[in-house]
Amino acid sequence: MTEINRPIVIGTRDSALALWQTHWVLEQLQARFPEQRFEIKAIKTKGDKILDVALAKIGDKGLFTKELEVAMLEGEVDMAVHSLKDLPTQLPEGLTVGAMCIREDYRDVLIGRTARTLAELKPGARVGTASLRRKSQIWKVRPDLELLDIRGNLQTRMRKMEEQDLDGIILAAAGVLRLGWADKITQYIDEDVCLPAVGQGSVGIEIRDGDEAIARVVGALNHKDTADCITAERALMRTLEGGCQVPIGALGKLGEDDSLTLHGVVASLDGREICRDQVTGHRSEAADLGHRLADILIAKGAAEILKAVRQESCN
Ligand SMILES: NCc1[nH]cc(CCC(=O)O)c1CC(=O)O
Repeated sequence: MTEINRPIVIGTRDSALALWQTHWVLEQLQARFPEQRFEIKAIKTKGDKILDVALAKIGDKGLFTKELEVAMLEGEVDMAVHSLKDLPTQLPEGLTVGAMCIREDYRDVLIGRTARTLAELKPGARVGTASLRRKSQIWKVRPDLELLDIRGNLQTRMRKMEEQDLDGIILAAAGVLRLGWADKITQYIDEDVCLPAVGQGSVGIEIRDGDEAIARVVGALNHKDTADCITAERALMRTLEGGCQVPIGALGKLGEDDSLTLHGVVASLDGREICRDQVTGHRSEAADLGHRLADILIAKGAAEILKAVRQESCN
């Protein structure tokens, strides 16, 4: 079946991970629409060009998505493939999420050089990680570790680990597995220790709002279980952020009788305070669960953390 009488253009960043994910999307779409022609167009984004500044300092909101979004609004590409966790909760006017694809392993992993697990790292070991979310949660179990900012795409981070002689780095399992580096992983970090980023492990496809033909094609890749969980996670994030960057971890998990449990954590900017809780409800009220958990976290102490975050990073 040919859906559209021209090639559909799939937009992507040009990092190895983005290209892997985009080729995966292309294969999945081609299998469902064998007669339709698809093309890939790779675009360099600001996030790919700035490699040396700690992400927390420049703020990563939209850093990896903006150029692609402009290309979509100008009709140069028909969709943009992202790691869903890099896609802001508030999209520019005229754009929407067309699919949340089936989730890969959502956990963070340790790639250890001098030890295999967090517990086995020597006192004061130096470990690379790019996110406050990871730092604050890891400090909770290993306050002695020296957690260093390490930026760049996955290849760059692996190289920096060697160059800077770090004891290990923490990355998302999904990216490492997609690049075929499963054998480098020395520990899958349990979600009880470290909640992942909102949307971690899922590929999100952004499309033009109101482009019905593209929405039908892309919608074929939406994975309902993944989408319900991540809808709850994104609602939590959107409520807590109020438009600025906050270190948040979240994980939605489906249970019996269509229940959905949403776990969430908010961390202070110095990473030394965290606030964590969970709510359970019916999966059909995923967004509402996100709002409820936000209220609970705020009542538990997240309000103080958020106030400080807004003073420092939101303007
Ligand atoms: N922030 C960069 C980024 N965006 C998506 C992934 C991995 C894939 C995923 O989490 O879905 C990564 C690398 C990492 O955090 O280790």
